[in-house]
Amino acid sequence: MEKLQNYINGELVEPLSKCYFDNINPATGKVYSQIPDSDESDVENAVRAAKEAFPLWKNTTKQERSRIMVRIAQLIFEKRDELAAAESKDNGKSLKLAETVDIPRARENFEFFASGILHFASESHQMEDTAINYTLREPLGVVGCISPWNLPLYLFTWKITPAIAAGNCVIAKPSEVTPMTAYLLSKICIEAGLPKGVLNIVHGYGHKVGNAITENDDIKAISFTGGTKTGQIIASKAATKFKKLSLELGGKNPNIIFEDCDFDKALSTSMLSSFANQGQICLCGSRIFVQKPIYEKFKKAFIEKVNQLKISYPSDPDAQLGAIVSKEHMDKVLSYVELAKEEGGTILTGGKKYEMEGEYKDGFYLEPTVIEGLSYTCRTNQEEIFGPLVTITPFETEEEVLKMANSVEYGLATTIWTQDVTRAHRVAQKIESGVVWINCWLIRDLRTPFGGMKNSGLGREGGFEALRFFTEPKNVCVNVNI
Ligand SMILES: NC(=O)C1=CN([C@@H]2O[C@H](COP(=O)(O)OP(=O)(O)OC[C@H]3O[C@@H](n4cnc5c(N)ncnc54)[C@H](O)[C@@H]3O)[C@@H](O)[C@H]2O)C=CC1
Ligand SMILES: O=C(O)/C=C/C=C(\O)C(=O)O
Repeated sequence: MEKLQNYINGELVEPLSKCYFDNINPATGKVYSQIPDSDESDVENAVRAAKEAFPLWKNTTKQERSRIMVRIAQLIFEKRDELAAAESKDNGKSLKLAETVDIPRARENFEFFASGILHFASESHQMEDTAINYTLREPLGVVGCISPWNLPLYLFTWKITPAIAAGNCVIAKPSEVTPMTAYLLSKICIEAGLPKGVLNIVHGYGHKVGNAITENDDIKAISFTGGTKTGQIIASKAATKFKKLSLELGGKNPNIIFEDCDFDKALSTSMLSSFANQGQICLCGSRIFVQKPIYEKFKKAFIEKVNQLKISYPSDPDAQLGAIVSKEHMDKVLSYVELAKEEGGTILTGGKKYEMEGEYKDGFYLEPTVIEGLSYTCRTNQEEIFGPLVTITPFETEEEVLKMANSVEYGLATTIWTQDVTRAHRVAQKIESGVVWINCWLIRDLRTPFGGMKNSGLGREGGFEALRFFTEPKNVCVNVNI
């Protein structure tokens, strides 16, 4: 059985403990590879390599850093079929989604920041005829990137690309649930000639490897995407060491549908915002609010469409929903179905494990689920579920829907459906959310600030925000009056 390896100091190496744990294919429930069970000593080796590489990488021209990143992007493109197949197998997502979204975006992340660093400029402030201030931006040194399992290579590369473009050396940890494409990326980095120690990938559990990254004194910043609880642990540990933090955490996003919306567009996009990637995207609109005059019509049409969704094994070209990432996560989502029933909800469709046959009979499949009749304050409507489960709730007025939408601890993404341009902007201003989509969902311009308010995170990723995060500003004040 294939054993994945860490990527440290430019080489593929075993974990020092020589211990591994199982990697499970969620489509079949079967073990198919072995993941390094790395620990603090592997992280220390990686940090040593990164520290050694840093002076050279920092002084490598941005043009050369950019060229190497473009080579990596090109190799991702050339190996896109292998990468997409690996992502789909590791995560359970449909092969089509991996081919059309995950892997193209990983390539784009490299291309985007390879170009972004060439355009990155910093500020200057003139004080009439007294002085000129200019700001230098220098890489931080060694930084940590910790990523989740839902969009594995997509989010892993979203973090490491601005870091290395800005001249930092990186210790990166992919999720132990989906490590495969990060492993394949380490081979690509070797082939592309990325200098040793610039990127180090240490596989293993969060409480071991993630914790060692968070606690290591030589790691100056942490960029993390994942659950809010894990974000809290990281934030509390990093705070005592004054590390810079960028946290992309959970969401409980409202999808607000006003009566004057383009009905067909709102309906078809709501299918995606509810169930894309089996609902395992932090941007999914898991709370659908529909204005009363069109509530029954929307509900009926939505359920009809949900009932037509094809759940299948990930490599089925017609699959619209694949497998849930793990048994543990599937059980978590199912526990929320039970909770919703206890809280008085009616299951309009779904609510059960989806039974497959043959080699897929032990895989982790769930029916897409729609629930109505719940109070907006109940746990089902307040907690992040992160699966193919949405609630649907009627509302009468703009004020009422804003109150319900803003009632959660999260503030990541909102979608607003209306043809009234004034209302769209007014609601966008009043909603507590880092990202607002009007009459669309998940249109991504990588230059825009991306992240959440409230317990959805800290800081913003994307574009120059990310390059600012991974650099230290130093202001220089020049007296021009002598
Ligand atoms: N993108 C998102 O917003 C995501 C949200 N989630 C939410 O979080 C819930 C829990 O899922 P998990 O897989 O447990 O996510 P998680 O937040 O624990 O995992 C994300 C990453 O953090 C690492 N990690 C875990 N504990 C750590 C620690 N103590 N120190 C440093 N790193 C650590 C993990 O190994 C993984 O690489 C999900 O049910 C979902 O609600 C999960 C994944 C992605
Ligand atoms: O950057 C994007 O386009 C999407 C990001 C998604 C997440 O951060 C997530 O699902 O965790």
